[in-house]
Amino acid sequence: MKTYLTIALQAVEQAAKICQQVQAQLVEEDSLTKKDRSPVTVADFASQAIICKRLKEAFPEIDIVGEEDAQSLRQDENREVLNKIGQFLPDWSVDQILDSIDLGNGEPGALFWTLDPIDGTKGFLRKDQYAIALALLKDGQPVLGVLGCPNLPFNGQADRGTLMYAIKGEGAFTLPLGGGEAKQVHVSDNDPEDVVRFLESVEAGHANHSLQGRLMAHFGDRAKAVRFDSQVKYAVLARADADVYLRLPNSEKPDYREKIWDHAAGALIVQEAGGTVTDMFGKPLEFNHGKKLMANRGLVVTNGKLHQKIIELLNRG
Ligand SMILES: Nc1ncnc2c1ncn2[C@@H]1O[C@H](COP(=O)(O)OS(=O)(=O)O)[C@@H](OP(=O)(O)O)[C@H]1O
Ligand SMILES: [Mg+2]
Repeated sequence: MKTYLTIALQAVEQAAKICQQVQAQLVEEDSLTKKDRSPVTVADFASQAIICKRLKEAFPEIDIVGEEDAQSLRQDENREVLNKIGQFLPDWSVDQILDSIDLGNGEPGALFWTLDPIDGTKGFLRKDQYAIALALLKDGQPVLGVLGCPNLPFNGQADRGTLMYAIKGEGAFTLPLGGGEAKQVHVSDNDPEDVVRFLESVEAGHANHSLQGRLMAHFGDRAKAVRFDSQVKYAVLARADADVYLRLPNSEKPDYREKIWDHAAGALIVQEAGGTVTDMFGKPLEFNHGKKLMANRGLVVTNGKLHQKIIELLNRG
């Protein structure tokens, strides 16, 4: 598993660097007001290309299930986007870029990678939180997870991003993006009688803020809520900076099912840090139903001590 980890960390680090460069150069005020999504598109594709190329060089036999594919980029009208990607991957040919992105067109099987090249696209555009999320799944369970969080300060140092990783059965660890010593992380020790720090999505459409607010109200003044984009929420909880992450289904999108790449890495990291991850009914996540968590609805992620209480509050009828 150590070889998988080394390559996965290198790949995510490399992708994070490119994402930072794209964010610094392309996400300008005018593109934001024009609602131009091209910066995030450029970074998304470049990130997937880099990670897929690295993984396939090292592990040619393992499929990669990535969020993106190059189909739209192959059309002439998107030539400009492709050229922009090329600016950030200067030694790559156009075909190399397209083919590397499409290495992520694999299918879930007994052993496969799943990749979200930029999770939290809205956060990326706001120059706020986003994550590069990579997980290895074996027999329907994440066994290795890496989260690159370029805008999440490491140890309070605003100029350093955060990397987190976990191997099943071996704990969860953090180190600064760009290198440094890895330190084990543990979830908080807070119980239902303490202050409870809740995490939820920034985007109202990705969760049910009103239901989550009602649940938090049960804890009165002891409830503190923070909104973060992306799987950064899992990283924050794993390092004990929060106690509960709620992701209840949005009532306007009752048929939405969570994507595996949005949760595999983060869920393993929280579990290995001592926390608990289930759906809103207390059922463990099942990663063996293709690209979506078809057997689960909503998510409840806690430090463990708060889990039963939250599930009870949600399901008391
Ligand atoms: N309806 C609905 N319900 C739940 N989740 C959804 C929904 N729609 C989208 N998505 C996925 O949410 C991913 C973004 O993560 P977050 O919601 O945690 O962050 S944020 O609210 O966007 O800030 C986002 O991932 P990215 O597309 O990689 O950013 C989506 O896969
Ligand atoms: Mg995502």
